[in-house]
Amino acid sequence: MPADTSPTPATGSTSMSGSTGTTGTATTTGATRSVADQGRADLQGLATEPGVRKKDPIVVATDVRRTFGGLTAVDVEHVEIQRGVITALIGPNGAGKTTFFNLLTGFDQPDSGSWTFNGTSLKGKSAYKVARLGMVRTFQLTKVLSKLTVLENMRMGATGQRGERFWAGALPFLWKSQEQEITARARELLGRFKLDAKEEDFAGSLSGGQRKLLEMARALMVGPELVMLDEPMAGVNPALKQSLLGHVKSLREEGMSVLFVEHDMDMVRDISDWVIVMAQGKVIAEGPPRSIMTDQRVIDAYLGAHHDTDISELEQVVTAEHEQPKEETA
Ligand SMILES: Nc1ncnc2c1ncn2[C@@H]1O[C@H](COP(=O)(O)OP(=O)(O)OP(=O)(O)O)[C@@H](O)[C@H]1O
Repeated sequence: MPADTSPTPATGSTSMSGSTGTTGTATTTGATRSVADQGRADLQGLATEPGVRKKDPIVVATDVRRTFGGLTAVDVEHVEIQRGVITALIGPNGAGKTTFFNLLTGFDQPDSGSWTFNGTSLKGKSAYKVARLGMVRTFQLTKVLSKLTVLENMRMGATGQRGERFWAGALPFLWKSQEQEITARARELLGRFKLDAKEEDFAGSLSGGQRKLLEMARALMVGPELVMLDEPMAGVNPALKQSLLGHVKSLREEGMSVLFVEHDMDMVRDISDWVIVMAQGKVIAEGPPRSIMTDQRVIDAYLGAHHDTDISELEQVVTAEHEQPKEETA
């Protein structure tokens, strides 16, 4: 990844004392270690228990509950997301993963509970404010605006625009320079995601996979510290999957933290440093991908009553449950 195409650097890390900020590096005693390497090191030797405390969490949630009528969709006692790494959030259908995403990012409010981002409480904060703080998300079904061009969609991703403010509106030179900055940044990101040739196309004309790329690119417009991806692989053809995987990994290498919901176990195994498993609204297990795949609690959650089923069948069950019917070409 050329340095000049990097997104606005992640900042504000409590572990990045002496950080350059621009290269995702953290200076430790005498040596420079990438934020990703530090994050991975922080995960070493952790107990694989639900709610295990992380050395440097970017998100901490406690007693977060959300009910819909009589149904408890989310009932998370405690969970921490480690900074600098890629964390997968998995679980059977209806486990509460998307609802939990919505709660963390201000798209929904819980009945009770507290949660912080970089130590700041997000309680009552709108999705817009959460994004401005550096925590952005994408959606299971992309929310690109079909009737706007690709470039316009990107520009919509920028927040805190001076032109939005009353006082700045009266001073065109201020917002014009910012407009130019935003457009330049949008083009830089479109180039990185290989969508630059399509900047004038309507977003509605893009394939499912390209929309996923556009949504990820748009999320980077705010220079986030934590990127949350809801089923990034859903509806993406195999060729584009590789490209998406590469992009997600590069976010980590640039110092960002990533949390993603996914049913594609290949992706979970390939790129995640840590896996959190939800079932019936609760976190039931956590751990590195290899060990989580053979964790009896996880197998039980996926297989329900069929406790006698062979462990090796877990992936088949997960895959069969979430076969993607809507594959399309890029
Ligand atoms: N707005 C809502 N109104 C009523 N029930 C809801 C609402 N949103 C979610 N639920 C219910 O909450 C539970 C958790 O749903 P959620 O979509 O969070 O699960 P999930 O783990 O993301 O599932 P999937 O993997 O299928 O996307 C489900 O039983 C769902 O039907």
